[in-house]
Amino acid sequence: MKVVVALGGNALGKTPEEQLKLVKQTAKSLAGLIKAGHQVVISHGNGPQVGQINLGLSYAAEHGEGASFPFPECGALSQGYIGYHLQQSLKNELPDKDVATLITQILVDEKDHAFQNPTKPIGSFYSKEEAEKLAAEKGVTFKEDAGRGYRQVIASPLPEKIIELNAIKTLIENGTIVIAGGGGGVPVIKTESGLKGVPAVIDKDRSSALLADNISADTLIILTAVDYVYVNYNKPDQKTLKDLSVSEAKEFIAEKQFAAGSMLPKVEACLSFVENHPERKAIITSLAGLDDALAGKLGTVIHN
Ligand SMILES: Nc1ncnc2c1ncn2[C@@H]1O[C@H](COP(=O)(O)OP(=O)(O)O)[C@@H](O)[C@H]1O
Ligand SMILES: NC(=O)OP(=O)(O)O
Repeated sequence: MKVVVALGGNALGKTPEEQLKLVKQTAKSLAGLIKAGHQVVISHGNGPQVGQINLGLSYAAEHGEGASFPFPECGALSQGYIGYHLQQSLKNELPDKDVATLITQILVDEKDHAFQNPTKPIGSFYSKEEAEKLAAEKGVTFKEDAGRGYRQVIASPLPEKIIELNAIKTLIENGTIVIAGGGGGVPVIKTESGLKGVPAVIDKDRSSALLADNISADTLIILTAVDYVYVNYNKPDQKTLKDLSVSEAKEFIAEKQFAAGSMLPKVEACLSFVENHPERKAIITSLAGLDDALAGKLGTVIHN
């Protein structure tokens, strides 16, 4: 089996210590997959992390410590930070294997309407009052995020092409465990003078689905902070979705059952991967639930 496993940014905790602990746990499950002979490519989100990096470096710049960093550079920094934890944890589990994190750029369309409609939550969660204060101070937009509080939102254009795809394929073919597409990839556009980073954060679930399709994977696994996808989420009549066909998922999307900016892009990414591909499947579950999901005991399975 060739699998792309995407670790969610919010699911990676709030501090380097917490993130490393969570990554170590997940690395054990990923190592089990690899030891069983499956080819595994890993990607990850960066919402909280890229926001923290950008805010921290902006604060430093405001206090005379260097210059503030644009979002493409913050995205690249997050790929190194999270990639380092994944690379080290997997190497500790699989000392005889080569593990490599690839700084990944992903082409987007500069005319994407996403640049006029910021939807991607980044950074920490704030109260409504805190968000309104920060929005006024910094001139940025905040939106409510899946009932968890308010977060800054940034443009999230659709991923069109993975610039380093051939390098990823070469590493896979050589038996290297690849960490790629981190944070959805650094968003770049084509200009007359070449590639250029743009201030955006691509949704890693959509990038992971593109990567899975590009490398002809048969399974896409999206790991987040919930064991299943639900309808009537967080309501008294919440219902667990264990098995979802494309048509059923589209009906629930039409009913707005999945929060925009959080679960909706996950379900849409899975649909883009499995639709018209009966040989493929996608699973959405929690980081801690990976082993049980692989055993068919947990997680929402999405199929054509
Ligand atoms: N219908 C739903 N079913 C399950 N979770 C949902 C649903 N709608 C919103 N969510 C929220 O979406 C979150 C996953 O989105 P997000 O935090 O952006 O993912 P990531 O782990 O990739 O950062 C879940 O942890 C949950 O809080
Ligand atoms: N870039 C991205 O999708 O990050 P999250 O998984 O944290 O949303």
